[in-house]
Amino acid sequence: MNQYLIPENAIITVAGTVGVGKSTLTAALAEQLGFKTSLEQVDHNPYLEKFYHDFERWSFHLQIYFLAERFKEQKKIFEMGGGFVQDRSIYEDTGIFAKMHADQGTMSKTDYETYTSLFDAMVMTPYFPHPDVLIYIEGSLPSILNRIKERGREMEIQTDVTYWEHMYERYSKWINEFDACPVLRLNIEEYDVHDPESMKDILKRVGDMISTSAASK
Ligand SMILES: Nc1ncnc2c1ncn2[C@@H]1O[C@H](COP(=O)(O)OP(=O)(O)O)[C@@H](O)[C@H]1O
Ligand SMILES: Nc1ncnc2c1ncn2[C@H]1C[C@H](O)[C@@H](COP(=O)(O)O)O1
Repeated sequence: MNQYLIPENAIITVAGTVGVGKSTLTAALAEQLGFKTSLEQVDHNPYLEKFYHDFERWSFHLQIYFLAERFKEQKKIFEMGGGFVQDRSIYEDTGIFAKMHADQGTMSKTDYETYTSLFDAMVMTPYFPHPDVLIYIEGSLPSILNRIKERGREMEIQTDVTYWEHMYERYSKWINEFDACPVLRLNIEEYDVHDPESMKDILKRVGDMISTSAASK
C-alpha cells in the first residue's frame, strides 16, 4: 500500500472523449504512483487512417482490431497482477464508438450484432477485471477541439466537426449511466499534469474512492 492507500494491484482506468487528455494524464499518474501504463497504440493501427476516410467500409474492421488490442491489454494486466493505469476503457469501444457508428448507419446491423456478441463473450472471461476506479475527464467542447487540432493528427483534424460533437454528447450521457465501477470525474480546468501536487491530489481522491468502495462491500 502507498501513501494514497491505493493497493499495489489496483487498476485505474482513464476515460473520456478523443483529445481530452487521457494519454497525458495516464502517463503522469502512473509515474507518480510507480504503476505500469497500458496505452492505446495509434501509430501502428492498420485501420485507423482508412477508417477516417471511409467509416462505412472500415468501421467493423476497426472495432474488431480495437477489441483484440484491448483484450490483449486486459489479459496482460490480469496476468501481471494489476498495478496499472490504463488509457481508455473497453467499455468506451462498445458503449460509445461501435454504438455510434451502428446508430449512424456507418456500421451495419449485422456487423454490430456480431461485434456485440464477441464483446459479451470476452467480458465473461476471467481476464476481465473491472477497474477499481474509472477517472472520467471532461471539459468544454471548444477546448477539446483545440487539443485535437494542436495534437496534429491529420486524420482527426480533417474529420467533420459534427463527428466530435456527436461523440461529445454521447460521452456526456454514457458517463451518467456508467455503473461498472466507481467514477471520479475530473474537469480539465482543475488539474495540471506538470504539477506533482496536482497529480498527488488526484491520487488521494482515487485512494479515498477505493477505500470507500471497499468499506461498502
Ligand atoms: N492537462 C493538459 N493541459 C494542456 N494540454 C494537455 C493536457 N492534457 C493533454 N494535453 C494536450 O492535449 C492533446 C491531447 O492529449 P492526449 O493525452 O493525447 O488526449 P487523449 O489521449 O484523450 O486523446 C495533446 O496535444 C496533449 O499534449
Ligand atoms: N473503438 C474505437 N472506434 C473508433 N475509433 C476509435 C476507437 N477507439 C479509439 N478510436 C480512435 C479515436 C482516435 O482517433 C484514436 C485514439 O483515441 P484517443 O482518444 O486519442 O486516445 O483512436
